[in-house]
Amino acid sequence: MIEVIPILVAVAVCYFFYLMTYAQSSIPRWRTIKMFNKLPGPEAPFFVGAAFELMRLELHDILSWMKERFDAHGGSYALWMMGNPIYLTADPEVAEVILTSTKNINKGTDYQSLEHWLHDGLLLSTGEKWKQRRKMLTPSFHFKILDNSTDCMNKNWKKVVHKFLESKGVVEPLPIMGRGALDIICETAMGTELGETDERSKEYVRAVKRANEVSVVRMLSPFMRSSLLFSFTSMSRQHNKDVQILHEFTEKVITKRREEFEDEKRVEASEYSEADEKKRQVFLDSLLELSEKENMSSTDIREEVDTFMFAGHDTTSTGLQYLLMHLGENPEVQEKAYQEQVEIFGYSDRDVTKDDLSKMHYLDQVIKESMRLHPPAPQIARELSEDAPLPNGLVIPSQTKIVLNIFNLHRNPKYWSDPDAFKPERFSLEESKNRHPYSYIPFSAGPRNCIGQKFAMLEMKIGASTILRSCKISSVTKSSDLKYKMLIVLQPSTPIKVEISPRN
Ligand code: HEM
Repeated sequence: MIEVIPILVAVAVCYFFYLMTYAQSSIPRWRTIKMFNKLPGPEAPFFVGAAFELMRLELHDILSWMKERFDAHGGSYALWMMGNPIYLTADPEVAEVILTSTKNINKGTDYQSLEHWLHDGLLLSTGEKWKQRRKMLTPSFHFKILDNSTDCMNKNWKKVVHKFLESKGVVEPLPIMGRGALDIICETAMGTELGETDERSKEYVRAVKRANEVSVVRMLSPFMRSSLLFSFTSMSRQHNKDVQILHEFTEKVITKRREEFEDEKRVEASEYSEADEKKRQVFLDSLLELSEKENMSSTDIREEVDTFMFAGHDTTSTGLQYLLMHLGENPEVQEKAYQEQVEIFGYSDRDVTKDDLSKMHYLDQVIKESMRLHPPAPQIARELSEDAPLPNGLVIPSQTKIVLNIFNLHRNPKYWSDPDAFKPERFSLEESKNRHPYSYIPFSAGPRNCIGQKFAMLEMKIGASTILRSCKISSVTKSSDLKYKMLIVLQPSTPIKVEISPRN
């Protein structure tokens, strides 16, 4: 009897710990456990699974840890992690089943650590709330914003080029482009221009970076997942300060725009000039309008502003930093992309128009190939609310958490020959024709795909065209030396550097 006591105590401690850590996820039913245990995966102890193994890894070792297991198990595998059944996949066939489902749209507990900051905004919300918000926000975001954003994007990418050239030589492009992308989202979506030396913007960008890191540390560590245990750490205290910085920043943006919005409403319709009308068409105005019609509270508005500000600036600047690295490493690709620009613009530094964009076929391929190798959002997650039958006959039971690793899916050797090589021609019409539609999903796919996809491609193309026409890029960082921090947004462990010289 005495020998059994420590075991019972250990089980009780584990269970208590489990409840504290995963309070928001459902405890797997017996049916789930039985079905899940039939799925192929690496040997690991039941319940605890790979939790302790993962905890010992550095952030930059996680992608290769996953890859080894994808390679060994044909692209997907099942794994327990502290009582959570997790199915990890880099297989387009599985991605198609998961992403096309209109039922399996829940993000699950992996995103829990972003809640303090983004609350129930579009990225994190689920069920009816998400459906209603997505329906409400799609038209206001897509059509109005795209029409009015090219001028602002041109202006801000020219500023970025100016800063690159001023730096004379080797630059770390991310902070400069991150600021450019923040200016673009603030101006186009929120109607707010940030001052050039605005200290709050710098603080905001730094706080976004730290919040991103905290969320992944918490995602991976069973101890840090528990809000209670996390609250005792110094990281939690810094995180609270960061969230305050992030919220104060967006609240200022909202207050400023709300005042202008109220002023504009007071002006008689007949007094509007065309310029006023154009100025009015920003995403935040639509939110403020909707807040009156749909009874949205100020927290409802702020959670969407926080979501769009985060999702809308970090991803595009991160995508562009990898693009510059690839252009620097592949001078023949850079020259071909530059010559396409010369054909469209001559040697002019005029603004990019929508008509110009439709002629940038090669640049489009280069951007796509860069996002294949370096998808800014490297991984997404779901928690199944219904079983997912796979084409190979296996069934992933409801309650399973899906980790869809876009980074490894984009390099899956079954779908991409020479997967680690940078070859933009893969995206020519001819070569793309017979490719599996879910083998390339940087913006995810299906009902919960990226709402800002068109905006992001527009911004990246204008940015790349502006930079290419004025700057020659050589690589300092070698892509083969890169290690990555597996964050919500894919960041290298050490900053990417390129050398910039003027074209003329
Ligand atoms: C290169 C740039 C971008 C990439 C690679 C990207 C990627 C993604 C991905 C993969 C998702 C799905 C996330 C998931 O299922 O968990 C997503 C969702 C989302 N993205 Fe983007 N994104 C980019 C730019 C943008 C921009 C510019 C905006 C807004 C201005 C934006 C707003 C959003 C929002 C609000 C969602 C949540 C959609 C929903 O759940 O209904 N993204 N993005």
